[in-house]
Amino acid sequence: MTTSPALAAVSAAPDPATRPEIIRYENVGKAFGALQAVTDINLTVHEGEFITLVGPSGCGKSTLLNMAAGIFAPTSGAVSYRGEKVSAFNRKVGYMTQSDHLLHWRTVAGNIAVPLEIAGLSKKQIRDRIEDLLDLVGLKGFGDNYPNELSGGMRKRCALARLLAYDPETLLFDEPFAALDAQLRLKMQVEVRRIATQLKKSILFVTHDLDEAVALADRCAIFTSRPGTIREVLDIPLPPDRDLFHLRHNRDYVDLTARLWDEMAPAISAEEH
Ligand SMILES: Nc1ncnc2c1ncn2[C@@H]1O[C@H](COP(=O)(O)OP(=O)(O)OP(=O)(O)O)[C@@H](O)[C@H]1O
Repeated sequence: MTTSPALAAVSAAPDPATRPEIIRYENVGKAFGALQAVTDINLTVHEGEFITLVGPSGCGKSTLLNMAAGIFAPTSGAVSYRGEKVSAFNRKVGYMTQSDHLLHWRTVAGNIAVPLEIAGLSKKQIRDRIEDLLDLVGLKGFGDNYPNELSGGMRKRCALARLLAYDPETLLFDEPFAALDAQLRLKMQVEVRRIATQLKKSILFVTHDLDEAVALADRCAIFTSRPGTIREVLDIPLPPDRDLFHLRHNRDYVDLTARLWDEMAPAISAEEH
């Protein structure tokens, strides 16, 4: 019997749950004054795992990322990183949001250099690292351009290169591609999965796009509305080397997105806007 390449890839992929833990949320709650943002969150991210977070607006998805980054602490429960309580500004994680925050007075290379300069690398080390990063994100030859000379997708690639510059082992993405058109978004999704797999990053990725949530993930955590808690974690048994351009023909993908839409429909229709 011959095994299809896709099935071979699935069976060859080690079960993420057997890999070491990176981030653990244990009975986590976070209140901002009288407002209970999240409650009773339990979730473990393993090495090399790609987890997407979906849920109604304001249910606390970004709050979860912020606690992993050490931007603020939980008000109950515990957030740990490789077994240690997350302290202020967790330097093991890199954070990318919808806004790319590129410095308009610096070139692409100059923007990517920022974390490397802060880390105190020599000029030669910085130059070499920038060349590697430009290559990695598909921006070779654009190092001397300024952000206002770049397309939306190129700006995202530049922000991604800067994010990867100091080699954080975990990447936190908060709706990074929400403002891109559908085709560009697909291209960036392909890049993120390729880079995550190539560099073996662990990823927490917040999105409102349910198709994206399935296409990218190994697991998808579904939140309730505020105070947000994780209602269900959906396993996404698509191959690690999945072809995002052709997922629409994949039966598992179609079934999983339909299921996610069904799960989310009541919460989405109840939203005020
Ligand atoms: N620093 C803060 N100070 C006060 N309230 C906050 C703070 N951060 C978040 N909140 C509140 O906590 C709740 C959860 O916010 P959060 O941004 O985590 O939700 P979200 O699920 O990411 O929302 P969205 O999908 O709309 O981006 C919201 O009501 C928000 O107003």
